[in-house]
Amino acid sequence: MERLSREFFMLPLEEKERYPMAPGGIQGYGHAFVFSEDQKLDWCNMLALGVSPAFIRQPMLWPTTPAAFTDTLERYSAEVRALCHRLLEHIAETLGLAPGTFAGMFGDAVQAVRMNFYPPCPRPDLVLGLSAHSDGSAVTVLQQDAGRAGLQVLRDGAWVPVHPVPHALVVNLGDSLEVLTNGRYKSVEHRAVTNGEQDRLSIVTFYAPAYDVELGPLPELVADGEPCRYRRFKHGEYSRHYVTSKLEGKKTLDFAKIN
Ligand SMILES: O=C(O)CCC(=O)C(=O)O
Ligand SMILES: [Fe+2]
Repeated sequence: MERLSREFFMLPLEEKERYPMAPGGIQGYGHAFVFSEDQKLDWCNMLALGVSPAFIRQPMLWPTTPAAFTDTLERYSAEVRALCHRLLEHIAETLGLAPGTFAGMFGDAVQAVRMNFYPPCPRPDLVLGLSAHSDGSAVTVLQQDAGRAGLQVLRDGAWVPVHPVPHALVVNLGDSLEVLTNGRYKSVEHRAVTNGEQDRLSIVTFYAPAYDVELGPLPELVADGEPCRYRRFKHGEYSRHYVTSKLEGKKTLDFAKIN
């Protein structure tokens, strides 16, 4: 998948623009989270694709070159989906819940993939690869080039690099899981920095409940006397809010917070 994604990004621009991300759109090749003419853009080209359920797919945006791209993405996504299931089972267990709790409530879960390609940047001090944000997903599975650092997570107020480990995946928790667990698990704030010499590729799968699933803290996870920290809303509402907001740390989660 990594090789084919790189091959895609190496295609001439005209070729990649056959799969354009529409202004305000979230799928296709281009720049997501662009809301104004004078906004400073992140130093990143993206190919974002809805994978499942079938109705979120936009087959016209799935590249036909390289030829093996679609089949490989299909197989890759099936494996990552199985991994997300397993992760959520284990996460449920850590919370004292039955392993199938999340699978049961997520319905026909939403799975989307984003390939981020960061070209070498002449002034890494001036621009970010991807601005600080948390993912809206429940869990995110991220694959990055061996030897090419760029991802950083915010821990205790400081940015900590996540060094790529060969053949290892990074798992990030997203906002949906923070809401469902009433904040016992926190979504991680992260960003990508640019690099003066090397380009970098990341392949990121977002796994989240179906859009019509109502999110809110699971009653089992709100202890007696503990405040309910997030309100109830449909995941689709949050998703719309998320994709129409600037990437600005964990600000999008204010949508859900009860103050
Ligand atoms: O490139 C990275 O490591 C970060 C990507 C990311 O956070 C995202 O696509 O949501
Ligand atoms: Fe992210």
